[in-house]
Amino acid sequence: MDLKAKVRDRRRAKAKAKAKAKPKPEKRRQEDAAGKPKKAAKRRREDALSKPKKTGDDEAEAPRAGRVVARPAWDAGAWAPVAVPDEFWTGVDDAACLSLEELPGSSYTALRSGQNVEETVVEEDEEPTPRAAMDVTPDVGADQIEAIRATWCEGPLSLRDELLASLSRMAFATPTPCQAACIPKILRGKDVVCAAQTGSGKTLAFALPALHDALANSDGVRSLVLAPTRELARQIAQHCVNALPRSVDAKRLVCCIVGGLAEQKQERQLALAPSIVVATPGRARELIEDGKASTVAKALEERTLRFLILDEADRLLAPGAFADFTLLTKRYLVDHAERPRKRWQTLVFSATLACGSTQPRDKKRKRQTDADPRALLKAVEPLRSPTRKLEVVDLTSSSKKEEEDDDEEENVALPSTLTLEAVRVVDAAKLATCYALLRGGSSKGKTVVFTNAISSVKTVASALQKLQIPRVHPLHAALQQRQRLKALDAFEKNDDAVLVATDVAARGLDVAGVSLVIHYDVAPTMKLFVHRAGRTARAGREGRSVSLVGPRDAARHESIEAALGAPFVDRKIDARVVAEAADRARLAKKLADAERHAARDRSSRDWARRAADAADLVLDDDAAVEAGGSSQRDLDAMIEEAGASRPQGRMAVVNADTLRMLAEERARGDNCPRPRDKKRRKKRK
Ligand SMILES: Nc1ncnc2c1ncn2[C@@H]1O[C@H](COP(=O)(O)OP(=O)(O)OP(=O)(O)O)[C@@H](O)[C@H]1O
Repeated sequence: MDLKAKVRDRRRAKAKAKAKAKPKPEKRRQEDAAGKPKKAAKRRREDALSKPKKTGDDEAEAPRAGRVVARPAWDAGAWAPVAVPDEFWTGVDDAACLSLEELPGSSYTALRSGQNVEETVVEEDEEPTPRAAMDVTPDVGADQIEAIRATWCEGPLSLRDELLASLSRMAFATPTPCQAACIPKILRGKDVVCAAQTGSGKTLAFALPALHDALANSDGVRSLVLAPTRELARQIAQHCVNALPRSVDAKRLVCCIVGGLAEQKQERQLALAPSIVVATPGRARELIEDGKASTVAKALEERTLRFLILDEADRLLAPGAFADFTLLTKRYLVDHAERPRKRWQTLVFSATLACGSTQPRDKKRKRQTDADPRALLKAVEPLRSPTRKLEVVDLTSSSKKEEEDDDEEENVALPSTLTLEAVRVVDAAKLATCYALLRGGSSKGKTVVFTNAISSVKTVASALQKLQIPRVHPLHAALQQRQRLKALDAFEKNDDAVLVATDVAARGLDVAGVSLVIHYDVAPTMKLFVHRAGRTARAGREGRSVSLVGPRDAARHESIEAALGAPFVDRKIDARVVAEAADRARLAKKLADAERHAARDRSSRDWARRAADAADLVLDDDAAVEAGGSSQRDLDAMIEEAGASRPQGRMAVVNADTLRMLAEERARGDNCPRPRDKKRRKKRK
């Protein structure tokens, strides 16, 4: 029997055991009371296997093996399986009990209330084995290790040989200034707040000490790294893995937990207490609070964590930006009476972090604003141990100027190899100018085009594709995680690829070979401009940033220019090239807009159908047209009717709004009276 078959058998046995042991979900218990649980389960299973159902995924019109549609949020616990291969049902006596994660290599669509349809990829995975203490032989010769030690290490404070060997293998002969400044301080046990320009190697500045610690200790989670985006978290984990010796099983040491990917694999990895956990705040909080990341919770609660690391810290710490981060902080990262004092080192990194004093610069200004950089330093304080010394490493170019210039809001850093250019355009000519820049061929390599809105990403990417620019990939937060990863992969693999993105790609993304950044829309803030532009000119390489400044962007552009104190070179694009492209660009944009609107209408209709299907209702298209503007009273009546008649069978509803309301109503729970009911009850009293 091959390994796959063995794994499948084991999973089936597990599923069987789980199905027997699992407490019955709410719905099943109700059916039990009615005395016909088996019948209901059988019917569900038969329905699932015989009826073709839509999955919510455009490419999957017909039911496919391994695809499962979830019940809407109000039908808690009842996952409705669709066309799952027969073999998975063997020995499982109730379809509703089969956990989705029992289907490796498949994907499912979770239908949430509202229009949020999120796809989660369940990855194929081997059974992990527990982590043992590391005994690793460096993979390069002793003389190479000594050469690296001489440039990377200060006196007796040395990174482990295995890591020095990896640095030699990666040809990182000398540390970057940021690494040279931070690593010895971290090895000495200091807290570090570091501001250094984009592409200056901040990731390894914190990752190497964390790996140094991980290779020496095998007792639980030692480092928790938090990053604001999923892509960045994955990249940090990848940088850690790259810096490990090849002989080490990196999966046992480094674990990445981010949303949009299957929880089960992440849970299994976390159960092994990997040394370094890289996470986005949302998934970290979710798993910790659900008790699925007990190893992380333990390290936080018992204060055995060695490093708490915040990358792109100004984003994480910005007030109100990450509710999950704030909740994590309140619950686990600050001291409470019943919890011992924290012992970890707090490491805080960003390219746009101000490191001045925490006193208000302007005495007249009483309240510190969100933009005030010293508020961020203050925000770090509760995360630190009061007894540990804080070292501030500020390598930003404007830090020296700061004392002279009181109006300067933040410290920023631009690589010296970055050329800043601006092209003045009218809004109608932006696409043609962008096209001319991409076609101009003056810069070989990859290009990132930044816009300020998801809708613009969709339009610009689609229009550029229609204009025959090869390998254009859109990236924004409304894409499913699988599509986001696919877009990034394709962008990384092709030397001349174009990524059209929102700010989801602005921070931290390190893709080799990006030679041009086009600001299709001027960034809303100077900080964001710095992060966007920083996707090029990384690690000492040359790069260009070109801002397309329309009349509406002019004021913002000028304030960015003033804040940076770095004059942009005014660039002229050959008017003939733009004029030639203008007509085609206009047409391409019109087409792209029309397609986008059509897709939106289609998806709204599809959503209504899926929701109706999942709720066991029939969507009446004709009625939907007629009842476009149903009154609140009509809708309420329909919801009441739907609630009452749902168990008996199917009914007609009029439009997507009704369904949406119905979804909200159900999500609030059957026992929760609606405001109207409350009023009535009050009147009766
Ligand atoms: N010592 C080194 N020598 C040469 N290259 C290095 C060195 N350290 C890191 N790099 C490379 O530099 C690139 C940028 O590093 P990294 O992504 O850590 O930058 P960063 O400062 O975090 O940037 P950002 O602020 O945009 O997040 C990476 O490709 C990394 O492999």
